[in-house]
Amino acid sequence: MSVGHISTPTMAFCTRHVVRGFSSSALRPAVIKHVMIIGGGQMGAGIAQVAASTGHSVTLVDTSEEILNKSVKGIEGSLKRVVKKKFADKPEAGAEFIHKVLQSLSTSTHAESVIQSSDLVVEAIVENLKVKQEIFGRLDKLAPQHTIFASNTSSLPIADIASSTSRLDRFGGLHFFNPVPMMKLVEVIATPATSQETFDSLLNFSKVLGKTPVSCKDTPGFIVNRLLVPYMLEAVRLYERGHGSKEDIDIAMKLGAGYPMGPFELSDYVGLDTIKFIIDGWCEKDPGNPLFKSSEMLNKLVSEGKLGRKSGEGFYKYK
Ligand SMILES: CCCCCCCCCCCCC[C@H](O)CC(=O)SCCNC(=O)CCNC(=O)[C@H](O)C(C)(C)COP(=O)(O)OP(=O)(O)OC[C@H]1O[C@@H](n2cnc3c(N)ncnc32)[C@H](O)[C@@H]1OP(=O)(O)O
Ligand SMILES: NC(=O)c1ccc[n+]([C@@H]2O[C@H](COP(=O)([O-])OP(=O)(O)OC[C@H]3O[C@@H](n4cnc5c(N)ncnc54)[C@H](O)[C@@H]3O)[C@@H](O)[C@H]2O)c1
Repeated sequence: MSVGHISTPTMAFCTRHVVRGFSSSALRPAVIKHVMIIGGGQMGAGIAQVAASTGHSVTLVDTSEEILNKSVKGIEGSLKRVVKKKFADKPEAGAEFIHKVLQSLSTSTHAESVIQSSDLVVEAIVENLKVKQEIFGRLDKLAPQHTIFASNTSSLPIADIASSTSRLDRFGGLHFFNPVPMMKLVEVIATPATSQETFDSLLNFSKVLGKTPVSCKDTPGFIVNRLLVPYMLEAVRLYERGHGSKEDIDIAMKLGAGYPMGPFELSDYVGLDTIKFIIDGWCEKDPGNPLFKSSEMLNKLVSEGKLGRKSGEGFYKYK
């Protein structure tokens, strides 16, 4: 399906004299123009929006047209909010901006037919190692030499995901924050095998998106989640012990610590299914660590299909 016009794919750089995807004459980072985003959920749609808004040609991939239609509707809604501020006094320029962004965005349910023209693949699908490995392993066989692969995983080791491919030097992490159009940070993650050129390309790409990148090692939780997850888990344990209501804990952290959302509001915003994937994964890797012990309350909500804002109910109700 095409949302807008798909421009003719141009290679980011000449394939002649290419060593590991980089020009041998000068080992410089690749220019990223054509981006494939896999996963049209909260994160993938946000990344696609920001990439299309900053001069990239973007294809958003998901498993069904229905999901992709919903993603595009969400992007249109978010663009309207952005334009309301950015073009407050120039509504026509705002409408033109939205039109141009949507022209740069296409959707597809078939990643294989898009990969040939992709300089960068950003994966933002379900937080499951096997599923991520399967998709990257399949695309690796079809992708051009120069194509860089990146995962937006919250909690999985980038090296484990990359191990399903033969391009360990052209594989890194790009960890965006939710909501992507508003959050300025991107964690750029290098594994021991990520080449300097790949890392520089990912740093540069993040800057072109208007974000502030920070460099991270491929360690559990990178920087933000290594600090955020224990805080959030401690909040749910405090609540489970009956030492504070979720409402009071949220108010306390907003008014006492200056956070824009309390831990329960933020959990509902992130998605309780994603959070459960994160905790279960860490618990499996480090079963003796009390820090990552699973939460009965969280497990119950997920088993009832209460996944937070996206399902209409989580810790709170949204209907
Ligand atoms: C307790 C349970 C325990 C369980 C254990 C948990 C462990 C695991 C947790 C780890 C999860 C990791 C997830 C991931 O890897 C990392 C993350 O992404 S963490 C999440 C980071 N994000 C945040 O912390 C968000 C914090 N919230 C905010 O910054 C703000 O609340 C908000 C989202 C920007 C919204 O602001 P509000 O003021 O609340 O609401 P408004 O609706 O008024 O919006 C303000 C302003 O922003 C514009 N806006 C908001 N969203 C969008 C959007 N999507 N697109 C475009 N514009 C948007 C809006 O228009 C407003 O503009 P204005 O009117 O002010 O001009
Ligand atoms: N939610 C957050 O706050 C947040 C923040 C940063 C990073 N992340 C990470 O980003 C990733 C996505 O999270 P999300 O919140 O956007 O999830 P989500 O559930 O909103 O979206 C995931 C999307 O991936 C699609 N998908 C699943 N398998 C697929 C496949 N094989 N091919 C194509 N599409 C597929 C699903 O249909 C869905 O639309 C996860 O790895 C998560 O850990 C999430």
